[in-house]
Amino acid sequence: MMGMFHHRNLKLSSPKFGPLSGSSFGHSGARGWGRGRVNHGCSRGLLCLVEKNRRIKALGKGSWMSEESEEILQGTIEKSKKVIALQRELLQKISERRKLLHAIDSQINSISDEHSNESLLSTIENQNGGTVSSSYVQSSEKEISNVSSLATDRGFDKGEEEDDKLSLAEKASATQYFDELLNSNRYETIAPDTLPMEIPSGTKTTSQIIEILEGIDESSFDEVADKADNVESEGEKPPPLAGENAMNVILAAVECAPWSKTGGLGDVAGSLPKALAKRGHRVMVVAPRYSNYAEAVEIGVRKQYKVDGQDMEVTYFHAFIDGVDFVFLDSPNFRNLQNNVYGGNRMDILKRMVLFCKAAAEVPWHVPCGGICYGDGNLAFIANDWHTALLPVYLKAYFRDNGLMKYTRSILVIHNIAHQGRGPLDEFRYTDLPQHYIDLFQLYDPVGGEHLNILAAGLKAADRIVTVSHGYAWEIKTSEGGWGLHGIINENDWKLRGIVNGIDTKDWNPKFDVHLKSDGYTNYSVETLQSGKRQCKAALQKELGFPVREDVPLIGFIGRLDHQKGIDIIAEAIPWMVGQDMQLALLGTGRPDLEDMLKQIVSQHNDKIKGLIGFSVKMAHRITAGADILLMPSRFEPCGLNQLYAMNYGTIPVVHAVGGLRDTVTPFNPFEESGLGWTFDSAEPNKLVNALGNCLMTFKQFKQSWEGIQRRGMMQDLSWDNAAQQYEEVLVAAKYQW
Ligand SMILES: Nc1ncnc2c1ncn2[C@@H]1O[C@H](COP(=O)(O)OP(=O)(O)O[C@H]2O[C@H](CO)[C@@H](O)[C@H](O)[C@H]2O)[C@@H](O)[C@H]1O
Repeated sequence: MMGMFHHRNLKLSSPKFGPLSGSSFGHSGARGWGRGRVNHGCSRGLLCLVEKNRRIKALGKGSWMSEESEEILQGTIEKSKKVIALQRELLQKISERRKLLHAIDSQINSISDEHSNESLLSTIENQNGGTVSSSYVQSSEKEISNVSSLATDRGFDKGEEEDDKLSLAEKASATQYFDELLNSNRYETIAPDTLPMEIPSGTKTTSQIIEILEGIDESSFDEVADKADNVESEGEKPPPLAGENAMNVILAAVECAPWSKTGGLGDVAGSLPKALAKRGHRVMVVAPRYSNYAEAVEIGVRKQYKVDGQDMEVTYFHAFIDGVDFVFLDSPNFRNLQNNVYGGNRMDILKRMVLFCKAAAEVPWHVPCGGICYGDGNLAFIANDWHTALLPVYLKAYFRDNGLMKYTRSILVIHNIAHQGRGPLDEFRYTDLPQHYIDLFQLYDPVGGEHLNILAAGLKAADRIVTVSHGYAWEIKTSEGGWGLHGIINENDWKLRGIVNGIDTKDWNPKFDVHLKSDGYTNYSVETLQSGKRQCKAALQKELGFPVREDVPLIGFIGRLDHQKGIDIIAEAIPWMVGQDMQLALLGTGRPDLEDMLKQIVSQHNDKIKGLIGFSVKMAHRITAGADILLMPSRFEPCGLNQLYAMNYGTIPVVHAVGGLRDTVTPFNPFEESGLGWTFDSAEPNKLVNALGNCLMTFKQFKQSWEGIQRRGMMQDLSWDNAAQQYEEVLVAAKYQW
């Protein structure tokens, strides 16, 4: 194990340089809309255009229409599209604010439940000058201070008079946001004074404009706003609020679902921030922009960073979704890597990471979100894996060492310590750091010899380290699990914490899963588990070309095809498996030799085994829903998300008890009717066979026990709320650490 220092799609321990990337860095270009100037020659700006358009429409698009009118119409439509985008963003913000108010309300309600409705209401009403019930203040001072500090932070306050201020503040901030966008050079032809300044009436006015131009009526916008509310109303209880612990948080990652994803890192970057935002933190995700993302709008800021002596320009795109600012960094270095995030040779990758980390470190100063930059006070970065491990180092070397960003903290999350960004020492020069910083990077071990280790430097420079389960936090301190970094991990044990990942309960929820809405699949919940799962299983069997049989156990595997995930262990167990009455569906992509192995297995046992080589989010969801059992014989697994998804879908995991798999899958105990799946204690085919054998027997002979395991799995709270609270504790610990 120690000999294999793999990196995602590259081995930095190898002295050989890989082939040149071959990526053309083709310029995908900025969005076309909003760039062309329309010379409408009218001081009334957009309304004038609307008026013209209305006239044109009224007369019909006859042959009388001049080229100029055509051009104006086109320009108008382009403008209106921008307004729609802005409108959507505003509605989203309004809806988020509403949710936050709702959360504050529920917190107030829960306090009042404990301390009698009357006393709390009078307490809150009296905060504008009346007498405060002293008994209440004494008994629940903390809760009140939490609620009020958050309310103030967000521009909300209590009392009727203050409510007025709130809406003014809200309106002002929305107006400012609108102004900010409209005044940027992308909107130079729209006069700001023609745009809505008040949220409710503004919504109407703009809706009317849009209605004329696009045939979209106002209800569509209400729909957008309601949609976000619905998610909450469909049974999701808002988590407790961070209150006085609310911080500005910037999570930097090189993949972020749904825009870019090769594995679990993408899932975490796409969902943890939303859970932190739900608690009241101001949260941004920074990720590279690998292709055009429909939701993200260019904000018009340009910055240059030196990479290997060359100036590289970075532009910024922004989207506000589910309470989170998603900021995508655009540069020729990142373009066209949508399906090859870790593609290119070692130098290409290193340069990309240097550029990304340099730019990400300055995002809080350069990128106004909702009109206001995050700033560097009360701020913490969350970096992820070796790709962003330079971020804590840059924060220290460029800023903190020079008396800047003194109140900014960094947390480095280890999703997989096997990937470290190793290379020859002379590559240090690409990092653009003062020479004495080489000490952080320099590492010797018997396998890699003297080398440059980016993850090692990040671990030393970060204020806190998190890894994605308790089990893995222990394992990385051992020589077997630390992949050469166990010494550094042990030295920094005081700042290490294990936090088990959560899951996105919107995307990975059998009740709402969009991939189960067609082709014979169906959404289901714990109440409709048996019928729903039966239908999904039949649909999956049909889609994969298996005989449609309810009584045969359908086993799934989803994962990267590499040493970690143990697909070769499954391969060794195949002779036994095909002797059973079972069906096996394998989905994965990765190492070419393992892909070939998978193809061979499938061709030999096509009646019982189907294999899908490639990356398909849809099929990952469908296998998770349609299979009875999910197999995860991972040699090591920092957390593992697939077993969590499986349990949420009533699919029973059979896993090697390691890392996060051991933390999350408690073994089935038939005497107590407890547990969530089957585990085996070492990554060997005979152990897998033993555990899977017991599982298959239970499936066939003990239906009640089976259903019990399914239900227990589905009824767990696997959401990010728990994890977000623990991340918050780490953020706060970092904040007060000097
Ligand atoms: N071929 C395919 N097609 C479609 N989807 C596919 C796929 N192969 C994998 N996936 C998806 O990618 C994700 C994989 O997540 P994991 O947590 O299992 O693994 P990964 O090893 O990438 O992540 C690392 O980081 C995460 C996050 O911290 C840790 O849980 C984990 O232990 C650690 O190794 C899942 O959403 C899965 O459905």
